[in-house]
Amino acid sequence: MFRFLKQKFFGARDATPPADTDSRPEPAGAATPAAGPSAADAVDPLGADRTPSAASQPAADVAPAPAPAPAPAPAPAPAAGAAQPAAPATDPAGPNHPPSPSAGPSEAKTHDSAATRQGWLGRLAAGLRKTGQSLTSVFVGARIDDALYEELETALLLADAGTQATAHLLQDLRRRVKAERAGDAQQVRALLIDVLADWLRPLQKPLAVGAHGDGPSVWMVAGVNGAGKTTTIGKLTWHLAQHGATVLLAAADTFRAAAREQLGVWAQRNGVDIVSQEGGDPAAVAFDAVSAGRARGKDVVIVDTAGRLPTQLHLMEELRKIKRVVQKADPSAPHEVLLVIDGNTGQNALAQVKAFDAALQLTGLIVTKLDGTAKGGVLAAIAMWARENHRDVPVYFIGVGEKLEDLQPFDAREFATALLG
Ligand SMILES: Nc1nc2c(ncn2[C@@H]2O[C@H](COP(=O)(O)OP(=O)(O)OP(=O)(O)O)[C@@H](O)[C@H]2O)c(=O)[nH]1
Repeated sequence: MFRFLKQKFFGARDATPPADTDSRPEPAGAATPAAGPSAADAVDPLGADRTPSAASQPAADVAPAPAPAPAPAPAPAPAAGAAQPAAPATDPAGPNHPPSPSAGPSEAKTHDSAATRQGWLGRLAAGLRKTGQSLTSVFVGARIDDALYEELETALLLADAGTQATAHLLQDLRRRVKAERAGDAQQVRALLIDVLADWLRPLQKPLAVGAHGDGPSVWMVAGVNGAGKTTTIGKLTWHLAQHGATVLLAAADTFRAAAREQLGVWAQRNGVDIVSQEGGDPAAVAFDAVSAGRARGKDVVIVDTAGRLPTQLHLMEELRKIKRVVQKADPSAPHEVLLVIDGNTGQNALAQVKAFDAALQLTGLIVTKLDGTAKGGVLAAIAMWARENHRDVPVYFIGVGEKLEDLQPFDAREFATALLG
């Protein structure tokens, strides 16, 4: 799931824990969030170690807050104006969000078990069914002839794989069919799984934690409105906590109270710190969060930003500013600039990748809502774009539902098999 490179993760456990293990130590905060945050991960009372006035300064380029005290206040009594919400009754992912991040220790322990993994593959296949159906139906009772390839071409284009990627995929498929002397349509289908898996493999990469010295890994998360940014951050936080990593969240959407509250709920449920500020400069919040993350020795700082369209130029400039200011707090940060895209939007998602990459130089993608869409082929189009433009922008995670376990690392072969298997 993640690639852990910090010294603290070595020894007792493998630096890169295998996905299918339940032998890892119990995470400090995540297993018992209902019992309240641990001292080390106490929910930030927002203001206990930062100065709101400093944070809210409309700084031209940087809003340096006083260095946060290394230890968080033991009793997080919410300060006036603090954005830390009291545990609200609503689920951060909406009323239909079945699992609770307050899942108990037993659920945490078994999360990555083989059975759970198997469950994920089932959900992946179910989630991708709409995209897969039109592709697999081509093979039913078909003969291996030009008509088959033409139908496949149509199905791939309808799945938003894009013209260039479709051409590459079919060319490779024809070559393999010939080389393997495939005799029936089901063999061709199996070969298409290989072709697609190979095509998508450059997008597959684990998300690293602790690759940059002693400070936290700083991840900045961007995307259009409603793509699933905050929910994804909540799920990532939960997964990180399951692996024993400490997290600090930054609610850099300073304008929408609901967005801050939503992130606050995830922070509270996962027992992690959050830096939040009503109004003011999002870049200042990000600066404070990175500073606090360093001072408190966190493993990961995740900066949630407000949704925006690439055509809203002033908001895109705001994102660039957040990135610049984060760099002032830690010259090596942000270590990841992640774009969350809604898989439902097909080719539009590709357009978002291009626009956000031009503005921010993305380092990775998270593709949500691949469930219930017929446009999951867009990953092939993204692979084409990355290849053509020599951009190393992996798809770190994909989401096929609203449950916590519906967000999982992208695996090219798993994806191709789920789609066409
Ligand atoms: N079906 C499905 N829904 C998802 C998935 N990921 C997120 N969602 C839902 O998408 C909706 C929007 O998610 P948010 O996390 O609020 O999106 P956001 O990008 O933070 O939104 P803004 O803050 O408005 O920009 C929520 O209802 C999520 O539960 C997914 O993989 N599948």
